[in-house]
Amino acid sequence: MSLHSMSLHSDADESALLTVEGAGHRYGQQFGCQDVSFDLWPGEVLAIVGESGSGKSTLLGMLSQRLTTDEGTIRYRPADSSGITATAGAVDLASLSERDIRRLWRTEWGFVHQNAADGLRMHISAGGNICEPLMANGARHYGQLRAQAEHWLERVEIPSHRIDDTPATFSGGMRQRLQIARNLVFAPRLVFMDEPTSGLDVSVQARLLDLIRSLVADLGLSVIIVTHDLAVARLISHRTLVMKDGVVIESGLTDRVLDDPQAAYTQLLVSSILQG
Ligand SMILES: Nc1ncnc2c1ncn2[C@@H]1O[C@H](COP(=O)(O)OP(=O)(O)OP(=O)(O)O)[C@@H](O)[C@H]1O
Repeated sequence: MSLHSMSLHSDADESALLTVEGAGHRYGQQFGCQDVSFDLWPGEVLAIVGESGSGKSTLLGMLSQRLTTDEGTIRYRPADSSGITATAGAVDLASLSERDIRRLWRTEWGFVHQNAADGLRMHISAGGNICEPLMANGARHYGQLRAQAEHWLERVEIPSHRIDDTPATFSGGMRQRLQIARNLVFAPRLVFMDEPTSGLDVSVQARLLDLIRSLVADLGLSVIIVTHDLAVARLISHRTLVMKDGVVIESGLTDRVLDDPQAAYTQLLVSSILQG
């Protein structure tokens, strides 16, 4: 079964992890993004694509609560164990305290930055980078932490003998793989990714994309990934939102959006890529 034909929400009892309705963020009088609506399902990978300045980063910032939601609502369904009181299973993120949001970051959400240095502690060891999120959740047993770190280094294809080296000594691709390990080690439910492969050599990008794709599928993660690269969206996402001037102008299953774009702008975007 292909990634795109997988049934993502066949279980009738399963509800959306994230429900976005008419959401927007303003910079002063100007909207950075507006009137955005979509559902994100458990295990679903959603790509946000568009040209520079189309509002992708603003939307990701708003969804991940780094920017305010100035219109509309973003509702999230926390894990039963979260301790967050949710009405009908979901909670309006704007109503949560900073403490609750911090708890979500510690236990349920990950963020993979474009620049690995923004998501890593560059001067602590690779093992320390992986163990820190576990320790923030109370893990203390040295032997178990070290075993987890070794396991995750292997999973992201970093030789485990590099465990005591700092990421400052790693290549760009290795740093990005370490950032991914640091974000996945505590088994989050939702991971935001901001252009995680750009800035790397093409061959390194391809390997990293393959790795992200297999980890996401193995762990059943929900992912929202911003990319200006339609090939990235094609490779790893089930569904794609196309943005222009701060609004979503087209959305649908990725294969449909890229093979049979309906909006003139998407047609232009796809054909400009094809012409290379
Ligand atoms: N801090 C800010 N203050 C004012 N306006 C901003 C700010 N950040 C972004 N904008 C504006 O919001 C709009 C959307 O920008 P955004 O950075 O979200 O686009 P993007 O699609 O992520 O672009 P890129 O791919 O270049 O990162 C643009 O018109 C931009 O000028």
